[in-house]
Amino acid sequence: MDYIYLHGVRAKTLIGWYDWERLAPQVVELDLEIGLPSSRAATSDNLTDTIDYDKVVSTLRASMAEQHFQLLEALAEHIAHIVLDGFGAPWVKVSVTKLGILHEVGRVGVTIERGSRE
Ligand SMILES: Nc1nc2c(c(=O)[nH]1)N=C([C@H](O)[C@@H](O)CO)CN2
Repeated sequence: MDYIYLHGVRAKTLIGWYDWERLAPQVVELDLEIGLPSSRAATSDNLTDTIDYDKVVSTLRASMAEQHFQLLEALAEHIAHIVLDGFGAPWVKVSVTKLGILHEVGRVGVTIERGSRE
């Protein structure tokens, strides 16, 4: 399987378990590995034969600006469904990171994998 990856994607969203986290959007960082439905683009050299990572980023940012979740797990699940159902990827690995949310902890986050690599 061929993959595209997106590392260090910053996006704003309302996210958090606590009331104070729902007052204003936070910046979270996304890392994605996306399995491609075919390797056609490697030989065709045509963007329409692959998943356009530019569109993935803009779609995710637009959706995250409208949605709100309590847990990073639920946000990661939402992102995975957009990539699988909206872009036809067979497999995706999604990491969502909060930056500087805990005292003396640089980064906290979750990673999920959805779909099949078969
Ligand atoms: N497994 C998780 N643990 C926690 C989460 C989360 O999303 N997943 N979130 C919080 C709070 O929102 C935190 O970011 C601020 O204290 C706590 N634990």
